Amino acid sequence: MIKFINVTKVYEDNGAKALSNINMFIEKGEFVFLVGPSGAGKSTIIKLLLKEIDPTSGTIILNDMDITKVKNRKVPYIRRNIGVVFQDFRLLPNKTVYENIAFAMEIIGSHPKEIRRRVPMVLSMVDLSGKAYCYPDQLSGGEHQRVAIARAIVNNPPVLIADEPTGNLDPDTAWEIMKIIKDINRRGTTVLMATHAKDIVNSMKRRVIAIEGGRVVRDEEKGVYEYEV
Ligand SMILES: Nc1ncnc2c1ncn2[C@@H]1O[C@H](COP(=O)(O)OP(=O)(O)OP(=O)(O)O)[C@@H](O)[C@H]1O
Repeated sequence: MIKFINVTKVYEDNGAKALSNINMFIEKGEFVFLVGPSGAGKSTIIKLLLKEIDPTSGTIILNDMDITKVKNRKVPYIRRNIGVVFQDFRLLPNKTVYENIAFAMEIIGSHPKEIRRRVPMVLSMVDLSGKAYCYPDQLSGGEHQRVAIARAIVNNPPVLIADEPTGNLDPDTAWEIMKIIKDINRRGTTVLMATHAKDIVNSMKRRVIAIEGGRVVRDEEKGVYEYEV
C-alpha cells in the first residue's frame, strides 16, 4: 500500500538532509503511528506521500503506483488515493459543514446525486448530522476536526494520513477523534498518523515507526512512544 524504498530528501534551499535512506513498508489496512522528535522528518514523509515535494533519490509507491515517476499534472489523481487531516483543520470558513465536505467531491467531478448520498453518510459517521448547516466558526475544536475527517474520507480513499490530528485538542476530545480514526481503520482504510501524543500511542498498542534525524530508528508492532533507554 505504502512503500518507501531508499528514500533520501535534501531540501535544496538550505541543504538540510531531512531523510536519509528511509525504508518503510505499510500494508493495506494497517494502522501506523509515526513518531519522533521535532525536526525528525515526519512532515517530510507526509509531504512526499502527498507529492507536495519530490525525493532527492529513492522510490515511493502508493497503492501500487510509483508516485516518484508521476508527472505533476497527474498529482490530483494521486491525491484521490489519500485523505488527509491536519492539526489546524483547514476548513473553508465561508462554507457550511455540508458544503465543506461536498466541495471535496465536487472538485473530483462527483455526480450531484452521489454527493447528496455520501455527505450525510459521512456526517453521520463522525456524529455531526445535526451541524450540517453550521459554519466553521460555530464549531468547537473537536467538531472542526470531525468535519475535516469527514471531508478526508468522503471520496473513500484507501489511505488516511493524519498529521498531528489531536495537537490542538484537549485530551477528552483527542480521544473522541481517535475513536473515529480507529473506526475508519476498522472499515479497511490504511492509517498513517504522525503524532507527539504519547498517551494515545502508548495506550493504543499499534505499530509504531520512530524517526530520528531522518532515519527509521525503530519499527515495532504494538509499539510505544518512548525511545528505548
Ligand atoms: N521547506 C523546508 N526547507 C528546508 N528545510 C526544511 C524544510 N522543511 C523541513 N526542513 C528541515 O527538514 C528536517 C525535517 O523536518 P520535518 O518538518 O520533516 O520534521 P518533523 O518530524 O515533521 O518535525 P515536527 O514534529 O516539529 O513537525 C528539519 O531539519 C527541518 O528543518
